[in-house]
Amino acid sequence: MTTNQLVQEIKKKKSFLCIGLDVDLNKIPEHLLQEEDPIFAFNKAIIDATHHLCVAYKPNTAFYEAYGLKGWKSLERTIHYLNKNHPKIFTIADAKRGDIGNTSTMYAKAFLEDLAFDSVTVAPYMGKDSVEPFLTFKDKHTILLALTSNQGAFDFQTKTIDGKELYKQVLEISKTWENSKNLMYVVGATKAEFLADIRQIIPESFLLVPGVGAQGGNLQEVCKYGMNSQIGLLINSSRGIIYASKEKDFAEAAAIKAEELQKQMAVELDCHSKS
Ligand SMILES: O=c1ccn([C@@H]2O[C@H](COP(=O)(O)O)[C@@H](O)[C@H]2O)c(=O)[nH]1
Repeated sequence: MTTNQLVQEIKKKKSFLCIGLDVDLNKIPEHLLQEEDPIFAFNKAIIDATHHLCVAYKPNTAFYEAYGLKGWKSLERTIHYLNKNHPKIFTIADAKRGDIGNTSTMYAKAFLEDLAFDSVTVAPYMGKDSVEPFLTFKDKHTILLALTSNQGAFDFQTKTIDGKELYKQVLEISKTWENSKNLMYVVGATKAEFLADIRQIIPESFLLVPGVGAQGGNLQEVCKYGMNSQIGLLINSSRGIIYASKEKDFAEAAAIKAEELQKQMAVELDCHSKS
């Protein structure tokens, strides 16, 4: 999917919501555990109930890898279901990969070719040659961790090295890499006060912003400092949506939570178009 197509979908749906599909078998309704593939059954019900309210889905691969081969099969079924039934929805494999170039090429093939996600999250720590293999795929996107939502982001990412914070160096240096037009960046919603500085460095890029909902990030603050002329934001909520209920009504309850966020986003988009 191209960035332009993503922007069109955001405008059409009045939403820049990304729903995180982080399926934990201990948290899903008990009746689903009788299904042959409980994870896929859960995801399918959530997708069927929420696809009109969001523009992206983000399975975090840890929640699938934790269940071995069965989990990987559930991930494969989920992405196939999305690509077949909702090809205009942007898909993110939140896998946080990155290794020496030769190995990164294989990670990129796994997520962007074999599973056919639109994008994959990548850690920048190993540098240019570990990220560039992901950037070679046409109309696919590499979402680089810039400033993450967790407390540990202050351990390294905000430390000043050679007169500049590390996360700013990640943003600046990554812009010089080959095919950098295929880059997006992760910035935590809990770090909204950093967004004005971030937008000085990468005014045009899309940001994946996790941390609204369970982690307490504020949607309005993120929009105030992070929105650009092409919207430029995908705001993710996982637990706050998919675990709204553990009963038979779980999918409807998820849709209600998703709609609450979508309505706030519609207001932000409306204000933005008038400004
Ligand atoms: O900085 C980051 C990067 C990734 N994540 C991931 O996003 C979701 C957030 O889930 P919630 O349940 O809405 O808190 C999850 O998959 C994280 O691993 C992040 O939170 N922060």
